Amino acid sequence: GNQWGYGKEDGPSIWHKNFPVAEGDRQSPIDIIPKEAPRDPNLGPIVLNYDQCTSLNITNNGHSVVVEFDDTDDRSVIQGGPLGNPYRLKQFHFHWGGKGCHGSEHTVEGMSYASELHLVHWNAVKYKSFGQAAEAPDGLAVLGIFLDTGDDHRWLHMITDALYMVKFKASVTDFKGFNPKCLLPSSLHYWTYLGSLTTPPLHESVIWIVLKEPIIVSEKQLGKFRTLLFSGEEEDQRMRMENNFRPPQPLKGREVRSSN
Ligand SMILES: COc1cccc(N2C=Cc3cc(S(N)(=O)=O)sc3S2(=O)=O)c1
Ligand SMILES: [Zn+2]
Repeated sequence: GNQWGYGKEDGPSIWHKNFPVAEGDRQSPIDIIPKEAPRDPNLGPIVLNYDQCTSLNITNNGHSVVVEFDDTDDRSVIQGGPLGNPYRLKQFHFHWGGKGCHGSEHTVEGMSYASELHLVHWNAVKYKSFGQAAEAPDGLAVLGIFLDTGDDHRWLHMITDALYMVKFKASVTDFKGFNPKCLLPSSLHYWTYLGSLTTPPLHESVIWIVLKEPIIVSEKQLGKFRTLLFSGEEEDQRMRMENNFRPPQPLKGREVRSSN
């Protein structure tokens, strides 16, 4: 497919050449301005049922590190909040910066966090496949969680300890029994708005739910993400995987709402 990346030659500022929707009306990420995101009393709490979740593997797809789930039934779903149906967990992945520079995708009043975790879910009630849902305006629900730096996160080591196995693009290894509930902050208060995938194909198919409270991870844990490579084992150019984030996109009149 179309080669894209985060460098000068293939990065976010030129994605529109192969993916014209990059200049669309509901692109993500965005800069969230809390005082311009009114509380909506109709927005109930989001409910996460991850207890029966079945992680399958962890892979380096050349853009991020991804943990994939068995989505053949409704074992792990997100529902409530702005969602009209339960959405099935498909995968989660991260975006991060370089040493000492921040790498979240959404920003809050211009402030970016060190990293951002995305839990990707799809509307299996309305659509027959993930691929079909990924192209529908209400097909996906992505839960965004900010990562800030501080003490070690007590469970993140389960992921960072596996990263050496997926150093190169297209590497994959078993990763069973991981429950992403351990990566949630204490509060599920959120902002929500209609947006898109933040990487090509940039489909405008995402109901975004961004948690207000970050989780805390250590610089050391984040540093392990930077030992991953964008490049494959056979490529001679070794390119460290870092700064794999898209900058905020124009709001174009969209409303951002806040949970109670
Ligand atoms: C046919 O559509 C497909 C098929 C297979 C995978 C994808 N995806 C590509 C990018 C992408 C970016 C996401 S982010 N950073 O906004 O959370 S989530 C996501 S994806 O849906 O996994 C789309
Ligand atoms: Zn993402």
